[in-house]
Amino acid sequence: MAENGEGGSSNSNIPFPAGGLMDTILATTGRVSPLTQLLHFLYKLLGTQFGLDPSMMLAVLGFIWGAFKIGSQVHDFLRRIKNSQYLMAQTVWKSAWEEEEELEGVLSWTDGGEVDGGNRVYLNFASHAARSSPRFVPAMGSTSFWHKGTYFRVLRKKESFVSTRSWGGPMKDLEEVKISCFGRSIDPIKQLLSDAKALYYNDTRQKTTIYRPRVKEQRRDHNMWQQVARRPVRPMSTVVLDSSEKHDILADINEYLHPWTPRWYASRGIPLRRGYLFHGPPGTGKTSFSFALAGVFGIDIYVISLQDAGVNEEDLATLFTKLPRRCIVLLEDIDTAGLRRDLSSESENPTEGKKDDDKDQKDGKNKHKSKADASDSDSDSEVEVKPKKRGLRKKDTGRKAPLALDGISLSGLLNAIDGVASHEGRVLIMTTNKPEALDEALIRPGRVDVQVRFSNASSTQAGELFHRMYETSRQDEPIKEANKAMADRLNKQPAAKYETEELDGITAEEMKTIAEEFGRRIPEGVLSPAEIQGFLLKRKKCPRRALEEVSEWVTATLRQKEANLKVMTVQ
Ligand SMILES: Nc1ncnc2c1ncn2[C@@H]1O[C@H](COP(=O)(O)OP(=O)(O)OP(=O)(O)O)[C@@H](O)[C@H]1O
Repeated sequence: MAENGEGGSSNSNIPFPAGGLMDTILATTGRVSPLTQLLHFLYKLLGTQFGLDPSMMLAVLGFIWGAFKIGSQVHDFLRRIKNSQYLMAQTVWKSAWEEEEELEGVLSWTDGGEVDGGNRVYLNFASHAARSSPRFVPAMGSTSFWHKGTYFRVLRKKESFVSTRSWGGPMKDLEEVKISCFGRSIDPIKQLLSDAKALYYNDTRQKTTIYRPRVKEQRRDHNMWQQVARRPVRPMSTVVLDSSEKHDILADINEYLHPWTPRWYASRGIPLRRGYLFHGPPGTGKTSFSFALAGVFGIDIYVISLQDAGVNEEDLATLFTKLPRRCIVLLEDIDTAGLRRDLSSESENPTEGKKDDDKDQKDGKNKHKSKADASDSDSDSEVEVKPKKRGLRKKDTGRKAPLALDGISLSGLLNAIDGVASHEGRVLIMTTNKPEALDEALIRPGRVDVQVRFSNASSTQAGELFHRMYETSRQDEPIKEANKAMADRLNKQPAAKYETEELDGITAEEMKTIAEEFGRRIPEGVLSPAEIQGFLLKRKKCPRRALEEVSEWVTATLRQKEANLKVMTVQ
């Protein structure tokens, strides 16, 4: 009787026993779902009316679908390989420190139109760029490459958009890079990124990266700073400074940068900041020491000059918020002469700044400002600006549109340094040639914790500078050798003036003695290390000649200083 039931009668009409299981499934599920009932009906129709095996058909359809999928993937793969041939070739402008490795093959020489009767040769860089090997970078669009056995696809996209903050403002570019690879795991991509990072840091480990504020038109919220250079680390030993002072500063910064320090500060409610003031005459090593510190601690350096026309108060505050966790911020030439006085928003005449001074006097931060400004007595005006660098701009008050000076006020600077916006953990170094012109508010403890005085060279320091100059030159003999070899090949003389004078004719002991004697001939604390370095650089391969000529140079330089002359008679 069962055969006469619903399921049984249907089964007897299907000529393909292979469909039994399918039939049972469809019949069972069909009771609950109308869709499956429809499928069941079609299934039976195909079998009974057209004599086709539905299971076979499913298998064939599945096969066609699979073949199509594989075909499209192979096509995609081949297209990527084809695309990966599209590269962008760039002539790379390398920094002075980067090009050294490949110089050998690309140097060319000239006799300078036979300046010396064609006897000497000079470097010529006219075809330097053309000869140096280009760098290939992925073109915009999609490119592919293999890395450690995995095939990666990179999609580079650049979009230009108008800045929403300033309607009608300049177009900005946003670049997007998408990296993909075959498979479900993202591990190969992680590995690729970590390899790229390792390579990058391997390259930068011995270098100090210098950032400056990006030019206004190219700034974006997340991109206020621009990398301007990556220099080889300046060894601390090359900065001549009292060694105990050097070590005190190093120890102080070391403690401040220690991972435990934030907790110590936090538990005492002290903001995690450390400020240094480097003051002293020009050319005494304030900047050099800051760079050497960045090298010692392996951190980047962010340089801001208050004289920079492209940085206003608002920018300054934002720049401070965009600093990394650990870095050195170098605020150059911080003397108050570079700061403007605040103007009343109602003032239409910049010379009416007096009103604001009164207001500023009430502000604790600014109470010493007028004193500091007064120290710069050159200007009668109440308003301090660097006219060439900073101009007048209209304030967006809408109503009267009064004029305000586009500069940085002392309070603006203080807000940036210790406002909420200020990034905690950075080392702030301010430098100045005129510490006496500084506002007390700017250098009070908490903003400036350590003051370091840089002085003109002592005799001992002059001796050290001398020794360092020539000892290092001796280690640089390969450069001289390469120069000589090239000139020999061309059967000419190298152009360097005193190339023939041999440094290796002087023993280490003798060099020390000459250096000490040189130091004795330099008067105490009168000449800056930069001046002495300049003198030595002109005799950089002839220590004996430097010793012979130093007394005459010192006399001439002192005379020139006394007469306040800018032109040197003896160099
Ligand atoms: N103490 C020093 N030790 C070694 N080199 C020095 C020292 N002081 C100056 N120099 C050399 O003199 C040049 C100028 O130095 P630097 O820029 O550091 O001086 P500065 O004090 O920052 O000057 P400024 O106040 O004009 O900015 C550099 O090339 C540097 O190598």
